[in-house]
Amino acid sequence: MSSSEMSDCNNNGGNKKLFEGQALLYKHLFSFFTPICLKLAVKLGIPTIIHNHGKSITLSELISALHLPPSKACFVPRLMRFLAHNGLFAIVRIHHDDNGEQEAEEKEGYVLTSASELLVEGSENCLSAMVKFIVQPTLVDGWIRMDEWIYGEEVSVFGTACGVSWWDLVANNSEQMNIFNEGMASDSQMMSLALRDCNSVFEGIETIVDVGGGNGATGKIISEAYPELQYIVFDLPSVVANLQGIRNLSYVGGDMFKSIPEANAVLLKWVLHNWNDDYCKKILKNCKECILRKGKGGKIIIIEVVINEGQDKYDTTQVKLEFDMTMMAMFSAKERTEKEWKQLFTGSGFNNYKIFPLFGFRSLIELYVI
Ligand SMILES: C[S@@+](CC[C@H](N)C(=O)[O-])C[C@H]1O[C@@H](n2cnc3c(N)ncnc32)[C@H](O)[C@@H]1O
Ligand SMILES: C/C=C/c1ccc(O)c(OC)c1
Repeated sequence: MSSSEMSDCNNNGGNKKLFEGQALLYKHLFSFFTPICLKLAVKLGIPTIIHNHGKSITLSELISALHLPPSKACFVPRLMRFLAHNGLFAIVRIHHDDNGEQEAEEKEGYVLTSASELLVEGSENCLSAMVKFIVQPTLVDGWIRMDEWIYGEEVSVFGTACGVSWWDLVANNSEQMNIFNEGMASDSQMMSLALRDCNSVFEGIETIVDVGGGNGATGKIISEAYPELQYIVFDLPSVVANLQGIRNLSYVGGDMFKSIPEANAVLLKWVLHNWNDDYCKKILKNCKECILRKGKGGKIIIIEVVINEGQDKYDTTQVKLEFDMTMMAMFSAKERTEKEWKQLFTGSGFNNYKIFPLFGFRSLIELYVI
């Protein structure tokens, strides 16, 4: 039947809206397939294979590099089509002349995009550990319980799912601890290579304490770039227990809510967004005290999201709000707008701060202690 014969079915423009709504709804309902297929691609090593191939890779070249059973190899084109549709790989047309007398053949090849460039194993900016951390059953099992968490008193969805806070869960499960610390370290590695170039941030600082510095990914890079700097990585005893300092880098275990080793400067990267304002005030008070004990003033260097819906692009706001949902469900904590940061700082006894939008969706905030 031709479409013109269906005019009786086509006359109600209202259906257009109805079905657009349906498509939007289904798009969101299945949006979890993006991270799941992305993790599959990482597990298969596809970004690394494409990178090592050196030029665009055809599907048949990719399939032969993957060594999958034939009954599954046939699905690789559809996985790649889906990921390319989402900007995680790109398709280029390649011109093949190598079949001699026969007609030159046009083929498609896959290349990395700026997102999948970050998933090449062994490169200095590699976030594949973050993919393995975020897209894993323990976390997904937590997120999906937000509907139980919202009615209960638990701070974290992990309280609902596993009966503990996220930090307890990590402290008591060495496998989770490793997945988490490696994920965080991969982000820190990338951020620190950028931070290293900000000489003015470290100017005049003799001692810095990286509070919640994890396994020291930032510490290793910054302490090597600034050999005159004494760099202390401060984290929970369970995190730093087996870590050995070298040269100007040392590890100290403790609790930032109790006391922080004295220094001229404090680095707080991705720490304050894990805590609500009351906890943040305690952390900032202890940071201030740690700087004042050293004697001559200094600053707190904060690397965090600043939500700015009015000015940011859609995708930037999207990632900031996704982190906000994560912090809400994991810690009853939040990402903050500039107004909320300002309120937190003034409420903690600081009057002077400066925000530098240096690192994509995260900013560097300097909070001055005089
Ligand atoms: C989200 S991670 C950020 C790690 C690192 N700064 C980074 O950006 O990759 C937060 C860190 O805070 C640490 N932490 C949590 N509670 C703490 C406490 N009471 N005292 C010191 N560190 C703590 C965690 O162990 C974890 O390494
Ligand atoms: C999925 C979770 C990602 C994540 C990102 C930044 C953080 O500070 C964090 O704290 C536990 C978790």
